[in-house]
Amino acid sequence: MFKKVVIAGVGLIGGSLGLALTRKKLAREVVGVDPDLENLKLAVCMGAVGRAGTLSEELPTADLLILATPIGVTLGVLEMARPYLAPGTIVTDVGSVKGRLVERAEAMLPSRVYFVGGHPMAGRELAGVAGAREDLFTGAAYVLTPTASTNPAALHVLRQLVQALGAIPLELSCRQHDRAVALISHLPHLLAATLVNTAAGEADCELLLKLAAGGFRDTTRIAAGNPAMWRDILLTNRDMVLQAVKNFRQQLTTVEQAIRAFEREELVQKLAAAREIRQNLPENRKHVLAELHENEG
Ligand SMILES: NC(=O)c1ccc[n+]([C@@H]2O[C@H](COP(=O)([O-])OP(=O)(O)OC[C@H]3O[C@@H](n4cnc5c(N)ncnc54)[C@H](O)[C@@H]3O)[C@@H](O)[C@H]2O)c1
Ligand SMILES: O=C(O)C(=O)C[C@]1(C(=O)O)C=C[C@@H](O)C=C1
Repeated sequence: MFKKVVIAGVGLIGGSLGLALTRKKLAREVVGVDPDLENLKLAVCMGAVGRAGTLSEELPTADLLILATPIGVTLGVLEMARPYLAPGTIVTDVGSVKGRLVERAEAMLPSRVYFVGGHPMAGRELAGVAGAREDLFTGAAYVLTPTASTNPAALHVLRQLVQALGAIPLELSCRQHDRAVALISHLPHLLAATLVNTAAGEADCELLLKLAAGGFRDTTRIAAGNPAMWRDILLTNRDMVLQAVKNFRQQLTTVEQAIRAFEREELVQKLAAAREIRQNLPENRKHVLAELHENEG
C-alpha cells in the first residue's frame, strides 16, 4: 500500500502501528525516528520498524509520515519535518487531543503535503515500544478529523489504512472529538487517579490498598498510565475537560444528596440507569473480533 512510512515517535502507539504495518505488509519499508536510542533499538529488534533513520534523510522518499510523539512536541517535530516532505506526502498524527494541533498543522504545511488528524481509540497504561502490540487497534474505533481543507484523496487513503489495520474509521470534527474524549477518556483518567489518591490520603491507606479487590482495581487500572502524557492531554483539552468535570460534579452532588436524604427511589433510579447503559455498552473490540472470526470461518 505504501512505499515508505516514517514513524516519528516509536513508543506504545507508534510501535504498535509499525508492527501492524509490517506484519500486515501494508508498507514496503517502515522507518523509525526517535531520540530515545534504547527504545529505537528495541523497536528494530521487535520488528516494529525495519530500521532507524532521520527526518532529513528519510522524508524526501516517504509517502506517509505518522507523528506518534507526545502531544507537547508533535508540532515541533512537524516543523522540523516540513522542509523534507515531498509533494504528495500524507501526514497524520495519533494525538489524544485534536483542536489546535490540526489547525496549526494544516496552516504550517505546503499545499501539496496533505495533513489529516487521527486518533486510535485504543491504548494501554504502558509507555514505550516494549508494550506495543500488533493487534492493539483490532476492532477499535479510529477517529479521523477532516476539515474543510482536507484533501479527499488523502482522507480516502487513511480510511483504507485504518480498515486494513482492523480498526473502525470514524470521522468527527475536531470539536466533536475533543468534547467526546474529554467525557469518555480524559475524565475517566482524572477520576481513576483521584480515586487512588482518595484512598492513599487516608491514615490507614496500607490496609485499604491490601483490601482492594475487583472494584478498585477495575476502576483504577488506567491510573497507572504515564503522568506526563496525561498532564499534556488534560491541559491541551482544558476547556472540554473542565466542562466534563463540571457535569460529573453535578451528577455526584445528586447522588450525594440522595444518600444524605435517604432517597431510596432516587438512588435506585440513578444506579439502575447506569447499569442499563453499562450492560448495553457495545463490546466493540470483542464484538468485532467475534464477527471477524465468523467471516473468516
Ligand atoms: N497511550 C495511549 O493509550 C494512547 C492511545 C491513543 C493515542 N495516544 C497518543 O499517542 C501519542 C504517543 O503516546 P504513546 O503512549 O505511544 O507514548 P510513548 O511515550 O510510548 O511514545 C512516545 C515516543 O515518542 C518519542 N519522542 C519524544 N520526543 C520525540 C521527538 N522529538 N521526535 C521523535 N520522537 C519523539 C519518545 O521517545 C517515545 O518513544 C500521544 O500523543 C498520545 O496522546 C496514546
Ligand atoms: O486502555 C487504556 O489504557 C487507555 O487509556 C486508552 C485510552 C482510553 O481509553 O482512554 C487512553 C488515551 C487515548 O487517547 C485513547 C485511549
